[in-house]
Amino acid sequence: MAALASSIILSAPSSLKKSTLSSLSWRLPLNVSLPRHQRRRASPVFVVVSMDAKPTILVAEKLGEAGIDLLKGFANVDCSYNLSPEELCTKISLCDALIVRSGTKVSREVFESSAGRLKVVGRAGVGIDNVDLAAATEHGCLVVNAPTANTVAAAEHGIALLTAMARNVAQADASIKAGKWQRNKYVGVSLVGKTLAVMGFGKVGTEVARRAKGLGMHIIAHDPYAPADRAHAIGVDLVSFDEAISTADFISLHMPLTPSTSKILNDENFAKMKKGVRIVNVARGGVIDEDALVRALDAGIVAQAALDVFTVEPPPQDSKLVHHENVTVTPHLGASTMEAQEGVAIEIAEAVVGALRGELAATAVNAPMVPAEVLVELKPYVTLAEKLGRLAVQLVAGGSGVKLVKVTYASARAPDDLDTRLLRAMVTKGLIEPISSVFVNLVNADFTAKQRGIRISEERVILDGSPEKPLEIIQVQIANVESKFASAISESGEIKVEGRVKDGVPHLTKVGAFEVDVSLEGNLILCRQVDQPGMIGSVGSILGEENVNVSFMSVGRISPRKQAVMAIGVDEKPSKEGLRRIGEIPAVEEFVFLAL
Ligand SMILES: NC(=O)c1ccc[n+]([C@@H]2O[C@H](COP(=O)([O-])OP(=O)(O)OC[C@H]3O[C@@H](n4cnc5c(N)ncnc54)[C@H](O)[C@@H]3O)[C@@H](O)[C@H]2O)c1
Ligand SMILES: O=C(O)[C@H](O)COP(=O)(O)O
Repeated sequence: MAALASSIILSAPSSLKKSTLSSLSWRLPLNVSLPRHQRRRASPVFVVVSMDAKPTILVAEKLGEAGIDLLKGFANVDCSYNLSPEELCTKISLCDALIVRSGTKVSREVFESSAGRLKVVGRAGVGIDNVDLAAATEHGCLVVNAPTANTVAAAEHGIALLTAMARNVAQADASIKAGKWQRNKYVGVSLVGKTLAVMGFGKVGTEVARRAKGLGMHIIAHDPYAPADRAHAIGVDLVSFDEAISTADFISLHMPLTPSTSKILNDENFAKMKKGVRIVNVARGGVIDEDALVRALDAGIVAQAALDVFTVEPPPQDSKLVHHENVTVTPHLGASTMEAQEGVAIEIAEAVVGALRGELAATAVNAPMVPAEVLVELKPYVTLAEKLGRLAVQLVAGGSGVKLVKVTYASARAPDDLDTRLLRAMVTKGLIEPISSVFVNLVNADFTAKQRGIRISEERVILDGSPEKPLEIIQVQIANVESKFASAISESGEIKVEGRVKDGVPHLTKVGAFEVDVSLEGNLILCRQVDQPGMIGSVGSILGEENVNVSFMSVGRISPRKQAVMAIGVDEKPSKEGLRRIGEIPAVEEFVFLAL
């Protein structure tokens, strides 16, 4: 039997300066099948290995070779292009990850059909409007994109359309190929000195602005979320939506398609524009009401439009917009350069493989980011958070529904220097997984808790002292429940467990009002007894006879010879008979076995 540790009493946080409440959301661990040789590389915090087979990745749209090679080094890769929605739904139940571009609708049906196997959707590009993010999140599926590799290509295409439109390049080309020579018909307009309104001053919008400045244009931009100083730094003024559209000679669209940007250029807003305005769209077709644009073109409000994207792609053969003589079109080519496609393929392949390995994805779309360096620091606290959640919920007596949970973090760090989203997600995982068949990860933790009616609040306690460690204590409390181990109920009536990290190992340091110290590995026996000599020996010898290895043991007591709580870490679960014998030791008042 392992040596018994002596009782260690830790003092509670001595000086509480203030506490602040913060509300939250989350991140990811994955439950994927990894080949045995890859298991060692996977972070134990994030990957729960469930099968021996290599993961399968379905690539549903053409991806650069370098990306495919990268994927093949890790998984079975099924490149099946032009699948019908039904075929996609059939295939998906055999896939751990799916990679698409903008041409595949990843609908709720896809997630439902995957029956929980699909763990990552990789969008080889920026726009994720073709992926049902709510459904992905509800199914615990991480969505990652490749947000940077095609920025320059899209900006260059925007500039190409802008200049081609202003000089009627496409129309003149078609005319000359039709045997005509119409020099007077295709007189263009100059760009220099004209005002360009960049709508959406993100990555592509910024690059378009830079390039258009080089063409001598005056640039204004509208973006409710862009910082003004970033715009000023490149000589661009951020203005209101109305000012942008009403003063511009050219409007270039670079915002995502969201419910608030859908059909943002409509009859009402075309009416506010300068007569003869010219519009470029390399963002998403849906940000323009296309029927309204046809009307504005016919009315001469809009002189010309150059469009790379359409509400429905490909647009209907008889689309009035596409066939309008003042409209230049390309078939969603913004990202289609050799360089961008190679870059996007590598960017998405790395993101998907990383996510399948359980690494945190830097380009996660439906889960918060935790930078790698923060993660390294938080890792033992992440384990602590999950184990405290597991412990707390197993202390709840059957029949009491868990509804109100409070997680308290005591730290000397300032609130904005400690990202607790990951910790909260792991507490949620610990709380829910032992009592359900639901797989909880950072993507769906918030959703799952909400769905089960569990309200999780967070409190920060700011400690005095040096903020070297990210955290001193994590405390989990469950209110309005009965406990199967009455000593776990604190003076204020909640189940309360508290822990801290010591030498990189998570420890349980408090149960109810009792201070203990046991490392959270293996399983745990909590036992309340009358504090008297020989108790450790009595319990220890029963466990020894059962061949149960004790990893850690500590006793916390209120005062000598009164009640004490003994926390015993055990590698194996004692037999029913062994547990019965512990319960029958005369001084033992209550005890509970908890699987961690
Ligand atoms: N045609 C193509 O092949 C192609 C290629 C790349 C990107 N895109 C599209 O271009 C768009 C921009 O891509 P990005 O990489 O620059 O994205 P981004 O996220 O870097 O930038 C989008 C910007 O739009 C802003 N925005 C959000 N709502 C807005 C609103 N209501 N009004 C104004 N601005 C708003 C955001 O604050 C953000 O700054 C996306 O729709 C993307 O899908 C198309
Ligand atoms: O959002 C994007 O990244 C672009 O629209 C590119 O889409 P694509 O990958 O289908 O070319």
